[in-house]
Amino acid sequence: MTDFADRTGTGGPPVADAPPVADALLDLEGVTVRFGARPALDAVDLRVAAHEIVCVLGPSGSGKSTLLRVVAGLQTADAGRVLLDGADQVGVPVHRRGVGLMFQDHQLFPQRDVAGNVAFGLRMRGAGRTEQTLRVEELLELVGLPGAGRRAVATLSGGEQQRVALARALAPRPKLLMLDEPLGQLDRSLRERLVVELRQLFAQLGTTVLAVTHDQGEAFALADRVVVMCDGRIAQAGSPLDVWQRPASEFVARFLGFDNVVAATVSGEAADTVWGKVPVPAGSPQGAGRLLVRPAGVRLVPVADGLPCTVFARTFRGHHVAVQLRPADGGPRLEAECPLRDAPAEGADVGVAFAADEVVLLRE
Ligand SMILES: Nc1ncnc2c1ncn2[C@@H]1O[C@H](COP(=O)(O)OP(=O)(O)OP(=O)(O)O)[C@@H](O)[C@H]1O
Repeated sequence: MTDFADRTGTGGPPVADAPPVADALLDLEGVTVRFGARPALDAVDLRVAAHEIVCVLGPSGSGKSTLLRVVAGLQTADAGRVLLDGADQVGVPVHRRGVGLMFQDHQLFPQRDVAGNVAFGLRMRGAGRTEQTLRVEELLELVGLPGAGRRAVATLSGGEQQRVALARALAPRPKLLMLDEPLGQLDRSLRERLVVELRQLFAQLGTTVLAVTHDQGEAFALADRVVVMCDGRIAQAGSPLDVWQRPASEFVARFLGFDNVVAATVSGEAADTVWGKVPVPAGSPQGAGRLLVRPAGVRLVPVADGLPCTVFARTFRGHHVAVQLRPADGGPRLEAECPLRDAPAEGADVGVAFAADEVVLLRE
């Protein structure tokens, strides 16, 4: 019997690997970083095009920060190469790489005012006073803090400090801006607002961005391309839509919060599973493997017409209800996405039918 793993790219639903990036501004070739025996980065290849916004996602310890650090020159690679604008960065110190860095705790200088903070990189580069003053004004305008130059950092709100940190990172016109959990400490509504502003700002400036976040919502809202990391390797890279619609592996699916995953044997346009027959998209790879049904594809029907299940929990998610289902005959639990007014009560017995267009065959 053939595994899905052997058949990806042979006519089944496309697996969302990123297309090759032309004109890379940043190019990582087989970059490995080891701390002791275990690699924090394991032969990572990644290209970022000029003006592209790439967000790196992944669980804690998957290597996201190490990736940024190795590009910035704060960490030496044990193997592989980092190229910026085609130039190998081996031996190039941090301040000569032309990259801007903004970290989670923004690390503003508390003894300097806002202007003093924003001008920091310019001073280091030896810019004259007039240039500094003009650039600081321009940047504060850009990040929505016009005229705030003389304010003390301690008097700023978290969101305002974030904007100052951003202005400081952008001031020397870095060819690559790197953000590590840029909005990490802010509350959700402010983050949602700022992420939209950031995307607009980067588009306006044509900034190339490599950002790290553990927040999927943030990554999907900000990025042109997302990169999901697992144990120092890239598990999947692609457009937010591609990754969301077609997680390539069980790891990525579960990381994105999709838990309707089951062992399956595909034959024609249906798969045998412990949930019974599940329809699969035309052209799916045949044989044994793992299968995901996204919650939108778990349809509730009369008990007699589908897989008998009991509702054991419901979670309100704004525009829909996530209904947790326990199949009567065993097998993994299922989550269904239901419109608010159609959601069955806890304890209700329902039937489940599956929609082929929400079924994804996973690489193992
Ligand atoms: N200086 C170091 N010395 C030893 N091990 C390290 C060092 N820095 C990172 N590591 C290890 O390398 C691995 C990757 O760490 P890294 O900080 O890159 O992960 P991360 O994905 O950014 O995690 P988080 O989301 O928690 O910040 C982890 O196992 C971590 O413990």
